[in-house]
Amino acid sequence: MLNQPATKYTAFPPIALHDRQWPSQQITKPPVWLSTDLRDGNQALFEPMSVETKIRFFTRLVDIGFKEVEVGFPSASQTDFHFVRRLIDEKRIPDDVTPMVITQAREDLIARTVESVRGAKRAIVHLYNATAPVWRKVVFNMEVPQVMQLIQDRVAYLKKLTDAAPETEWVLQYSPETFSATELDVALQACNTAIEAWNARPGRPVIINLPTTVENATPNVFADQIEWMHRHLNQREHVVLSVHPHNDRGTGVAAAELAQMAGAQRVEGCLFGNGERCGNVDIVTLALNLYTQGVHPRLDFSDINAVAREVEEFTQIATHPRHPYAGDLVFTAFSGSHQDAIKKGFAAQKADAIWEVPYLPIDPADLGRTYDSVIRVNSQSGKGGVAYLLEKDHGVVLPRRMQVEFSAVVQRHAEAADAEVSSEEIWKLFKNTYLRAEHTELTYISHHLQEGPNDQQIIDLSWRWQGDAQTRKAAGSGPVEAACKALGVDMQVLSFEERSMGSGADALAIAIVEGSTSGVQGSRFGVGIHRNTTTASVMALISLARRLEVSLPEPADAKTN
Ligand SMILES: CC(=O)SCCNC(=O)CCNC(=O)[C@H](O)C(C)(C)COP(=O)(O)OP(=O)(O)OC[C@H]1O[C@@H](n2cnc3c(N)ncnc32)[C@H](O)[C@@H]1OP(=O)(O)O
Ligand SMILES: CC(C)C(=O)C(=O)O
Ligand SMILES: [Mg+2]
Repeated sequence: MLNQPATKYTAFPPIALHDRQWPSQQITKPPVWLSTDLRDGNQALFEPMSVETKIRFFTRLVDIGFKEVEVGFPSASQTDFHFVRRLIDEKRIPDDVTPMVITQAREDLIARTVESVRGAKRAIVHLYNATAPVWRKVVFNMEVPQVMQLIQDRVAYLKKLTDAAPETEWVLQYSPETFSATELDVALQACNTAIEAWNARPGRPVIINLPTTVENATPNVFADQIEWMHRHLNQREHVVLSVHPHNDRGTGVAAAELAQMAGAQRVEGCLFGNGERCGNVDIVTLALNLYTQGVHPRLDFSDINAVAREVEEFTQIATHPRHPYAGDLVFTAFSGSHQDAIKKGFAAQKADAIWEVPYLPIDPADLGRTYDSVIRVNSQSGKGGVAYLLEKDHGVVLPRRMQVEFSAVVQRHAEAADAEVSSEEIWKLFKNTYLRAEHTELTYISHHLQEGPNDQQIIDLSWRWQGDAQTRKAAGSGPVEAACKALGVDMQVLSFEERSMGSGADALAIAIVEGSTSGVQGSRFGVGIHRNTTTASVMALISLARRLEVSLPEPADAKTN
């Protein structure tokens, strides 16, 4: 039954490295980053990038802070060759940035590749050949000794060409392509052959780049492979140990991180994980993960949205809305308990303290993202999100029990609409629930207050009830009690609070009153908003009477117009 998915693949064998050290290591500094957006990323696009696009992308990569950029496969395409030449001839490469060009291990291609970077201050030539058994057998039809001979000959050829152009500082990068599927002793032999043929020594460093060309095991296996190579490579002190993870199993980031713990000093990848098949490792995620461990990545993603939009334009590939750090939805919370915790976290977070906001591993502001999109509301949301948006967008701070009451209103609306509810819609619902004035049975018209005997306040209150305007006078210890008596309703005021909405001359007062009436379980809330604080509180009382659906007595002593 070898055609069954559960039986047609073989498990990747574990690496015999019983004294492995990497599990207890920590990443304490950023690796050397190499962007291969313009090579591995580019070769994986429907439409490879034009020279102009590559120039814009290169400029962006330099701005982000990359010091090494794989600029192309110049022997494979005229576009790449011209692009590399333009970078050099037009002096677009800053002194502290090194271009890298890749080539197969073939003489004609190596010669053309060296030609492409002639005149550069410093250049890395990246030579590769696949070393895994299937490739040796199927692609090259070579035994191991022949593979070693190929490496020896082609590195020596590259050395000869580059020795003849001493105006450039040349660096060899050798990759045993398909490293992670190669027997470790064969991979080691291949790398040591390249190291020796290049004559690595002080001032003549070599980069040994170990790829998961196809990710085929759990990332701990890759870490074991890297630690093993790190321990066994010749001339280790003159070797920069690099990794180039792909993401076939979705663990490219984990593989790169564990590999650094195992001794890798350099990481190759693409922005937002573009690249062959499931992509190269995502350098944005790797870099920003470092921040959350207290390490500066030495790459600038402080305006992540701008970078994402530009890369989308260059690659014509959209960023997934849940892509770590950059996706549209990663700084949003829909579910109620998350919203509640985030709201409390923001309130408790001090500006210069260690970041401790629940559910948010990083401060959105560090990526140039704002809190605006942090909280969104749908039918899974609770009171926290609704309260947060009302406070943030309208300066309305709801008392806790009112948050429960109003979030039920929002939830009913979200369920009926079967959609997210915007902050604007929440505000409309709030006004409709508590402030609707135009089409209701009971509305405030005006009032007049005056001092009465014994510190009493006497109110002349006018309202409209079932279409008729009515006025009644009553006295109370304050305007709320006086207004309550004037209305003549069966209603107990349980709590009252007033705050200002906004500041300065335009500030409004918002009064929130909680009350109950016989026949209605629990309490309800009423709201009044007005420039005048007393008017706001009287309006809140009328709003409460409306919300409790109290019936007003026939006005025996009211003047009816
Ligand atoms: C994992 C990676 O991402 S590796 C980078 C892969 N990127 C690319 O291949 C993109 C650009 N490539 C190309 O345009 C072409 O493949 C070229 C120009 C490099 C070569 O083109 P061609 O000469 O037509 O060869 P072709 O594309 O068919 O490649 C297969 C040949 O290359 C050989 N080959 C493959 N890799 C290597 C290597 N690293 N070193 C030497 N030879 C190699 C194969 O054995 C095969 O040779 P054969 O025709 O004698 O059997
Ligand atoms: C050429 C190499 C490094 C490569 O891109 C890979 O193996 O994925
Ligand atoms: Mg690759």
